[in-house]
Amino acid sequence: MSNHTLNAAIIGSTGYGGVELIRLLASHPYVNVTSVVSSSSEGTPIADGFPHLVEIRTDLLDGVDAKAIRAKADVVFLATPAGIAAKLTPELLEAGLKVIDISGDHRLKSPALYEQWYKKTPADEAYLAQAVYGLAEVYGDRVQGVDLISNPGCFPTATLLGLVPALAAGWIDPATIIIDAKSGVSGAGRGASLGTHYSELNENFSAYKINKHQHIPEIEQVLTDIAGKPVTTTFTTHLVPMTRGIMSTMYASVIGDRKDEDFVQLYREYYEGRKFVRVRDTGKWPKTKEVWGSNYCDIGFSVDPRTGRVTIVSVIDNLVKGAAGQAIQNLNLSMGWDETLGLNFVPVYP
Ligand SMILES: NC(=O)C1=CN([C@@H]2O[C@H](COP(=O)(O)OP(=O)(O)OC[C@H]3O[C@@H](n4cnc5c(N)ncnc54)[C@H](OP(=O)(O)O)[C@@H]3O)[C@@H](O)[C@H]2O)C=CC1
Ligand SMILES: CC(=O)N[C@@H](CCC(=O)OP(=O)(O)O)C(=O)O
Repeated sequence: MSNHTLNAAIIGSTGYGGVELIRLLASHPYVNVTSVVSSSSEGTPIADGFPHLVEIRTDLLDGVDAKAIRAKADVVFLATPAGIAAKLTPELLEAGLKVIDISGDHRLKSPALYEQWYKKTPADEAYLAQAVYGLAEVYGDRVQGVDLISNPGCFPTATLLGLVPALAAGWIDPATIIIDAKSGVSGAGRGASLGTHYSELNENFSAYKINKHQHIPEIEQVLTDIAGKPVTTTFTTHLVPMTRGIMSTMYASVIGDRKDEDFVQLYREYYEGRKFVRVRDTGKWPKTKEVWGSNYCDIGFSVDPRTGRVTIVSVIDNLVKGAAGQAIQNLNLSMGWDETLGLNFVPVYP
């Protein structure tokens, strides 16, 4: 157990994930953000672009230079677009930094799968093997002391926390799982695009990347690990005209005679002692606003005796539990600290 203070750098600090890391780490008792890094705005004050940080951060953005970052920091968060972490990680590790990658670059163990789904050059296989996938409530015990942590995707976090306990217990048939997921627009990052500008998004509701979403292999990788046999699934994402939040609604055939209350009990036992997963009482389903701005994942169930299927509803804030919050939770676990440090936020409501 180590309680010393850590200095942290954030590459991609001018994006939504990076700025959320700045917000959350400002309340962490053991972590100081000593370097905010930008590939395009080096030398300018970060508060120029983010006036909500005026007088909170008075520093200038640093450039992307592993040795210079190491001179200021012990740990670096990579909140960069796909393809960047794969390139930067070797030199950051070489410089002696602990690396927490929020992008998808180190999540898939197979480089061929990464290339197929992300259409980018994969990380070197040695780094993919070294990276520990930090789905905190499932694999958190593997993260302690690790130097390269791969933070799960936002949709996989909501989805897998909703499916893993039932799958691990053999209560659902993996071949029947269907996942219907919705995200707020901040999930697409800060860069403007046709699909995310106001008049395209407002009063609209659309499905996207059907059967082509890069989170499909990530979800299947974990379901396969938990089931102990290959699992494929249907996963459809939708864009909702709201800023934050993910809801993942999952359907599967139930094995055995199980009622709502059995699922509630099973999940409460699986997540016992883990503050950030809240299992709702029977007949109560979570809404995205009930986790907004927090690191919680809230889950509810309904078993339909007519169809023999269970419906599981799981919600997170994509920028917190789906990105920056879980990354900090993983840093806490990796340091042997209480996993809740710096993350004790009550959801913002209404
Ligand atoms: N938004 C979300 O809800 C989630 C996002 N993620 C993942 O986290 C990562 C960051 O996402 P998000 O913050 O939304 O994205 P943004 O597009 O908002 O930000 C990405 C940042 O990366 C920086 N960047 C771009 N190119 C480079 C480069 N070559 N070298 C270093 N930095 C670069 C940019 O800043 P600058 O030009 O200043 O360098 C930019 O601000 C992505 O991989 C995303 O898929 C994961 C989970 C959830
Ligand atoms: C709304 C929206 O567009 N969301 C993004 C989430 C991207 C993401 O989180 O990217 P990685 O996990 O792959 O790093 C998407 O669906 O692609």
